[in-house]
Amino acid sequence: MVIAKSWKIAKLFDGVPKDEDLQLVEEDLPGLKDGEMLIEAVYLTVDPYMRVMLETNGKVGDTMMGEQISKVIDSKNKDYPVGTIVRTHSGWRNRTIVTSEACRRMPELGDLSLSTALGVMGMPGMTAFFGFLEICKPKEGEVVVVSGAAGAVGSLVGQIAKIKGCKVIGFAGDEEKCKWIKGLGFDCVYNYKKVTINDALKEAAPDGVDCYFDNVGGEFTLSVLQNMKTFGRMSICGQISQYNATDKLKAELPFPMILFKQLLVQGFIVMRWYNRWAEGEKQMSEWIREGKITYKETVTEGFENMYTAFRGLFKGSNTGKAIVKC
Ligand SMILES: NC(=O)C1=CN([C@@H]2O[C@H](COP(=O)(O)OP(=O)(O)OC[C@H]3O[C@@H](n4cnc5c(N)ncnc54)[C@H](OP(=O)(O)O)[C@@H]3O)[C@@H](O)[C@H]2O)C=CC1
Ligand SMILES: CCCCCCC/C=C/C=O
Repeated sequence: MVIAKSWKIAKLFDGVPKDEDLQLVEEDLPGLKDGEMLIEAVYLTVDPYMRVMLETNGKVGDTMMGEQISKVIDSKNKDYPVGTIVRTHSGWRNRTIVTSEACRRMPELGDLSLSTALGVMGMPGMTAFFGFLEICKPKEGEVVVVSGAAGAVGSLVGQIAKIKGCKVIGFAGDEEKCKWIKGLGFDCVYNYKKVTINDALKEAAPDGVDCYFDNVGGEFTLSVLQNMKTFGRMSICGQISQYNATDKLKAELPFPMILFKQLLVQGFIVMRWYNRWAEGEKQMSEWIREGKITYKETVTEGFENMYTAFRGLFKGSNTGKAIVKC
């Protein structure tokens, strides 16, 4: 018998995730059938979307959702011998029995760590690449604002905007994070907890903002909206400031502003470009090799610490991509 651990929903999230909402449980796995493999997680990811999706689609007893990079440790599938590395959506589990249908294509990582398939070379990297370029369509010399700018997605968006010749203004939640993104080439950086967003934008973008990549939503985004230029583009990627809010933001609908400034405001889910991910992976890996894109990971050791790493996303504990190493 093989013992597997998993994180299960004990209580649906309501507000900030609490100790009692998830439970770490153990189960015995049966023997393998023909075509099956036993995989063991090497790296797992914690992402803000897990908070939202489980609130809408989850139920008590479900395993927390999510991707992992795993190693085949036993196999009855000749195409996946022991030692093969796979990427699956097995959720928060350390060991899982899967078939080949569960395995998603791995990106070409070269000498990059396997963990990057969950970060810069994975879903967050593709979010930055497609979500920024396809929606904002930045032009050289334009002014780009990024919120959540020291996170997995935001830190990459700012660097892509620099590659495209833009002036980049980034907002992050502490001085260390601001120092890091300044070092990445962001032109102006602000600790959003210490400034008035409107004042910061009047200083850094006196003529207005062409492109806004929104990771946080809420009051922050309403302030940026006030500072958009005519024909500005807003890529609505995430709304993390609202995910745990029990008292959701109530504001006047900003449609008159959107109308008279002729703004494009578009939300997206990165999977809509899934058939083009190979293109994004190729470009990101070239930029990394050329030294134009730098990435950071905040790695939490131990499967039993997954929930701590997840809750850290909402407290700003991570710089760059939050990863859990088993
Ligand atoms: N549309 C899509 O397809 C996708 C959307 N997303 C979204 O993109 C955003 C960024 O994701 P990702 O880069 O993975 O996460 P991050 O790596 O940016 O981690 C979350 C960060 O958000 C910041 N944060 C937390 N709470 C708040 C708050 N109340 N107000 C402002 N900032 C806050 C913290 O940084 P700080 O210290 O700066 O506050 C924290 O470190 C998220 O909103 C996510 O939901 C992600 C992937 C795909
Ligand atoms: C590979 C996992 C796909 C998850 C899609 C994430 C969409 C995120 C929305 C907001 O955070």
